[in-house]
Amino acid sequence: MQLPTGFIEKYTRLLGEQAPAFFASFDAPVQKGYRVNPLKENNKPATTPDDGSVTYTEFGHYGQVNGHSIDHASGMVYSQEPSAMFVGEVAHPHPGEIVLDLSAAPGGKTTHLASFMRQEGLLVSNEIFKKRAQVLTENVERFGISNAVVTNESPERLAQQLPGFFDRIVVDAPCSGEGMFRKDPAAMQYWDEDYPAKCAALQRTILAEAVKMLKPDAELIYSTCTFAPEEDEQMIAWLLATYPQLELLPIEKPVGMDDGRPEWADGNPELTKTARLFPHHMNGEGHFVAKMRWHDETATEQKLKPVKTNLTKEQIVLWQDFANDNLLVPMVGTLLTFGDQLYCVPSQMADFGHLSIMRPGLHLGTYKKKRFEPSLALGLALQPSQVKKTVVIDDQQWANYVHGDTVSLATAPVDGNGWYEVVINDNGFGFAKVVGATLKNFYPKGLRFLAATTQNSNDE
Ligand SMILES: C[S@@+](CC[C@H](N)C(=O)[O-])C[C@H]1O[C@@H](n2cnc3c(N)ncnc32)[C@H](O)[C@@H]1O
Repeated sequence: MQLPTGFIEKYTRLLGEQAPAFFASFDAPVQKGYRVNPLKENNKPATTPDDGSVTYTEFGHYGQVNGHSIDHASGMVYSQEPSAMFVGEVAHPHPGEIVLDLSAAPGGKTTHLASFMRQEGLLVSNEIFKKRAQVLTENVERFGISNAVVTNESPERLAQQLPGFFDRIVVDAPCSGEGMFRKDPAAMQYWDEDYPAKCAALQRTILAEAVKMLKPDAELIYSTCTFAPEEDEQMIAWLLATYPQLELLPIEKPVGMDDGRPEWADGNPELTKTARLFPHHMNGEGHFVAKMRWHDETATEQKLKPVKTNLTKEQIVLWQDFANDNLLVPMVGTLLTFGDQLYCVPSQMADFGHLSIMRPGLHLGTYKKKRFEPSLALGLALQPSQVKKTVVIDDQQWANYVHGDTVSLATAPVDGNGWYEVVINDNGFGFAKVVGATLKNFYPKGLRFLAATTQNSNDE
């Protein structure tokens, strides 16, 4: 790979005798990986190859995900390059916490954080760019996360609305992306000698907002996918100098992972507590991670207004009828409609105020005149053991279903006509209506695709 000359000069100077191995790693094959989804009743992939476990997170595997496979479409796996998995592992939230993923799209860290939270507590996943926030929402839905709110905000506006609100904040910062050069050589076109300093200036503005949202004793996790000291050790040195309330916490590092380099910043030996993942030392593209605690004795925990339900009596009855007929578990949270869409907002969420919300919580469904129609998201979040009626489909029927076709069942289900959770490989795949021995298609039009096994596929 033809690396920029300035990049070669810089890392020759910084890495010394390690530099040739570092540069050689850019010509090695890209290391693909994925995490399995512990929120799903079955998290044993059917077709995704397992080329070994990523030892530093219980969910991580090497191997390539097929975007049109059942494993992927049912949210059982999430494609993520292995070194990025260390960020979620360091963050490691506990069930019940209030967590913010401040720059979350497309959702790698968010889905990992949700894996640890086990649907308990609140995860606010924010993305500043709308199109990316839409992709984030789709990934949150496919992963079956019920306790996430997706916002489309600037860090500044979020900090105005939710000061002192979070137990844990992850800032996976926009960066110069030097760790992406191997995976995406086009990323090199943005790079010049000044680019890391420009990115660092943006990162400082984001972090200055992030700290406003920390509760006393909360943790801040900062990460980048770049090797640039300006955005890594120097950013942590700046944080520690600017905010004496921040304590840098040690990160336990598996074999092959490097300590941060104090000599690349202000020489503070504390910086060895941060972690560097280099592609010539580990299987992965490269990352930097730091973890800090916010000690602010003067701060008092903010009490923010809760979200209030706004359903009409008729809407409550329609939802309850559906829930009584179909669900074996209660939906915990505040029921809220946006237009004719019904959501279950996680209980700990504060009033949305003027925030731009992409997903107020778990999408339960749509009110259509005097009917309620359950959503794909609900059927992806609920496990087959949590619903009363399921219809199990095979691989070919699934291929027809995601293509948008009506599916013929071998026999009519004994529970008769009505809503059923569609089940493939022991996981929920939305809800659909059964009429006789026919499964009507409720897979959203915008998501439909041609799977490899579709009968009318031209591929032989
Ligand atoms: C490294 S990516 C995040 C990757 C994501 N955490 C994941 O694991 O899938 C950085 C994100 O920061 C967003 N971003 C760009 N400018 C920003 C800003 N000024 N404030 C907050 N986020 C920003 C980008 O759109 C991008 O989605």
